[in-house]
Amino acid sequence: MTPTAFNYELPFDAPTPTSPDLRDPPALLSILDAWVARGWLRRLDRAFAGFLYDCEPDTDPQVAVAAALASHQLGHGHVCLDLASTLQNPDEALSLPPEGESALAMRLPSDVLRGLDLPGWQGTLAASPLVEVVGQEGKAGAGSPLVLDGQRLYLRRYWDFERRIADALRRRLRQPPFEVPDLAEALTRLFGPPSGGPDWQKLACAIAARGSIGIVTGGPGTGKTTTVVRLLALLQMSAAAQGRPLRILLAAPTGKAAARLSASIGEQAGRLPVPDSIRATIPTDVTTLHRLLGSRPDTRHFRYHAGNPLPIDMLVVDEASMVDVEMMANLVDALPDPARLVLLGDKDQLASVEAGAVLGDLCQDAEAGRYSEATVRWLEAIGGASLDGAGLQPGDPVRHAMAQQTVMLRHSRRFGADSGIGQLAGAVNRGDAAQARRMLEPSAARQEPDIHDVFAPSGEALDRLLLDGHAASGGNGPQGYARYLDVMRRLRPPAGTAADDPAWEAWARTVLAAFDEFQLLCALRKGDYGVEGLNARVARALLARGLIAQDHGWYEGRPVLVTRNDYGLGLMNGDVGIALAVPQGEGLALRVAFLRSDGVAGVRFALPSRLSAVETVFAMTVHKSQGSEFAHTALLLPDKPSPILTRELVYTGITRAKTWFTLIEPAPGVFEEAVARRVRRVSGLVV
Ligand SMILES: Nc1ncnc2c1ncn2[C@@H]1O[C@H](COP(=O)(O)OP(=O)(O)OP(=O)(O)O)[C@@H](O)[C@H]1O
Repeated sequence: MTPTAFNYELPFDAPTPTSPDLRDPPALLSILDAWVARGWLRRLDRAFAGFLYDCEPDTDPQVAVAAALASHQLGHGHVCLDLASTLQNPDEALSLPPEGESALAMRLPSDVLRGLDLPGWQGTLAASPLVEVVGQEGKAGAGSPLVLDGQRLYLRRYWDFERRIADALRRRLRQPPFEVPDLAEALTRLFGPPSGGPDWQKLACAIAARGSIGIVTGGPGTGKTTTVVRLLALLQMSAAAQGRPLRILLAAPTGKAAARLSASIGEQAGRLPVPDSIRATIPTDVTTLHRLLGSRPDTRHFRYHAGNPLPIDMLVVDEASMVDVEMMANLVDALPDPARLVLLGDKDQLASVEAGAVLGDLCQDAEAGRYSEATVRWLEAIGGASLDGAGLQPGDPVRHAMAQQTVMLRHSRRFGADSGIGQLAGAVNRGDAAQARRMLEPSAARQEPDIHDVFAPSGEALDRLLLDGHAASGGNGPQGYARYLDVMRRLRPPAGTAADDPAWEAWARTVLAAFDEFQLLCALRKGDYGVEGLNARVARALLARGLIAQDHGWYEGRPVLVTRNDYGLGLMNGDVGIALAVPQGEGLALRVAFLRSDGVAGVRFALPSRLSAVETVFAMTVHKSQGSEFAHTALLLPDKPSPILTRELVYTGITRAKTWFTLIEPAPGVFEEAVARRVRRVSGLVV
């Protein structure tokens, strides 16, 4: 971030909140204003501190600073402010640029908080009528805007979200297990007889069948969907025997993820060794979480909630790592207590765009297992295989309550042992940058490499890569963006094809599918290596090659990403569409084709002028790509390290690739730094 022009600077010896002259609210607020002007703090955070002064003019500046920083943490995905780590590294609580500005004559949090210790800060917060202290009976402050829980300071709403999730999940964990008659036999029918070591898919299915909460986590292609399809079959067989099939709903956070799960479940259900009557009761329609809960325009409230729960017996949520703390709280509220909840997702992926890392928090023991003796005995009996030698750590049914209902799938079926993508993703996930680097080097052993590393490409070479991929001309290797435009041109229905001819929809589908053959991912939004610069670059290169008619505004072939839910048009944040010329009246007109994401197969055509929140999507941030997969995925790193660039981001980028992955490295060392940096989102969610 470059410093913005700024004409208000405090003298370096400006007062600190502990000094008496900062007891005057304007003095502290002007420091916050200075941080806002630098882009270190959001306006919203400053406004929150101002609001507290409006409520309580005598507010201690230590409380006001803490409130502004707690609000600011939400923008970084943290659910709360950890006071102790803020005191250790006060300046990290702001969005400071990576280097440089701290030497300027500016008051930083480190100056403002100087001399303060944790008990002192907690004490001041606890004394404020604006702060409720968890566990302190009789203190005024119920309903107050801030909540102090030990050393974590929350904005009330977020404390409330965490508490609602924890309470609901604890309630679920306390419920007596469901009785599934002949469970072991049914599992054997669906997964085959025991064959030596533990079959984690079978065990995941068993655990999810017995409890009213089950979590199945695993990397890409480890069989999460396969497991859940068999779970649905198992439960429906048992329900059919009792004469009433279960009402099951499937949901995912984005339309794209919903469409992918729907296709995968449909395909897998077709292969299940069950009678057709059971197959017919397995749902394949997958809705988005917003639709499931019944979002209403312009409000955060949903149609379904604790007072009007969803009329279902079971809910399966895929890509649960993308679900933020607010959505998860709404989800668990809307689920009736007797219904089962199954969460599927990859705990190692980037967390949700909004605050929270709910799946990561719930899966903190998944790697180690942490099964109690009773759980181990049950799993061994039901799975017919010993868990000795599985490398698990012992657990306690109370301290590791959620672990008893969690299974981590450990073997990727999509990426075999010799898959470069699988091994690269594994090395990155372990933080082993040296091994990851070895994987990126060309190897004679890999005849048809599935990973490529492009180092410091010239402008021309980069353009060629983005347009043509690594495919030999006309070949079927890893593609670039020229491919879908070629499909668009070649397969266009002939002139004169009637507007209502299904050929137009079929063509739009094919072009949309061809677009998924390649996606350029990046970490940043701004600059040459961010979404904005790269979008402009690709459009320029396509225009120069004559593949599009213009590189700005609306043109045929422009791919767009929806950035806000539009219920009127039935489009969800994350949906991708392509502008295509289709018949309108006597001629052709541009309409943007989207695959429907509401469980109905088909294409929806939207008028470009109706799309108020879309952006070109030749380049996409890794964050936005969660829940999607592309045959060839290229991840372009920036030329300098950035705090945004983390191990989770690189892992998520790599695992978007279905068949080929290309890493584009403009500068040395950035990849290694990214792999070394972990995201740790601050939260207090413990179940
Ligand atoms: N037990 C199994 N035996 C044989 N093939 C399997 C088994 N489990 C999964 N597969 C195959 O492995 C592939 C990946 O499985 P699946 O789609 O269930 O994984 P996933 O974890 O849901 O993947 P994603 O990361 O895409 O969500 C599929 O082709 C599936 O058919």
